[in-house]
Amino acid sequence: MSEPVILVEGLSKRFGPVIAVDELGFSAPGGTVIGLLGGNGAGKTTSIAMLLGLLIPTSGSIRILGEDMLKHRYRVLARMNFSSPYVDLPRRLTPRQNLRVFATLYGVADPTRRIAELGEELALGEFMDRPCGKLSAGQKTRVALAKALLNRPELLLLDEPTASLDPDTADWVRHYLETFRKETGATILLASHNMAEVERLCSEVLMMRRGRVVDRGKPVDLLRRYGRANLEEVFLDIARERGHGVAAPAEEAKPEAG
Ligand SMILES: Nc1ncnc2c1ncn2[C@@H]1O[C@H](COP(=O)(O)OP(=O)(O)OP(=O)(O)O)[C@@H](O)[C@H]1O
Repeated sequence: MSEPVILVEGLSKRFGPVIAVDELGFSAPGGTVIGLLGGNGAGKTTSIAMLLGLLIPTSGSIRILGEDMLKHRYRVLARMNFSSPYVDLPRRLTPRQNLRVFATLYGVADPTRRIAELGEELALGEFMDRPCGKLSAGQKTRVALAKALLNRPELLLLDEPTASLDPDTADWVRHYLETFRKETGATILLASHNMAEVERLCSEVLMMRRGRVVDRGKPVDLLRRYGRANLEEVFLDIARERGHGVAAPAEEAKPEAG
């Protein structure tokens, strides 16, 4: 069997006394969508930053697309990409100019055509030539997504991809991501606070609390195990430490239907 696209083992990050990520381990086979869920400060963004090589782990290993990220990240960076609402694109440049700069950095063939393609697919037309600093939060999110797709990445790391989007646009972006994954076979790691989004897109979910993975599984299995109707309720059970980890309190109280 081929190596998973992401293979993380014993990954930890300390900031002084704070253990932001504590012994994280998971693998993502090609073409899957892995969801990273957790409350504020659970360690999601820190995990993504380590996967991108932006933060050096305190300990642990990360293999991406078969390469050791701590030793050879430049071999794979061109095959991956990310978007995050916490990373602003240069404010004075327009989306078109920003996308051109990143297309050059990623060595995209025929950048004019690729930018026009993404501009159309993500409906950026109206603000393509307005400085990024003047865009609304939702418009910036769409430009960030276009940047993330420029190089047709095999691995896409998305930190809150639908933050600040209105429900209609968010739904449209989810559909777009689903189509992108199906068409390209890309692997996606998604950190989100939106449970419906995670339930819809993810093949596996890692529930994080205070840097640790406290439960994991397919959305449908988590729902069954916690005896809940949706992931939001599972998340609240975990966040409030009701039956976290391997225990399945709701299942004991409420026998499985059918
Ligand atoms: N540079 C830093 N220095 C000190 N502590 C940090 C630093 N970066 C993150 N932390 C701490 O590490 C923990 C994990 O933060 P992180 O941003 O990864 O959480 P998160 O799950 O992405 O949260 P949110 O959902 O609020 O974005 C938090 O307690 C945070 O305060």
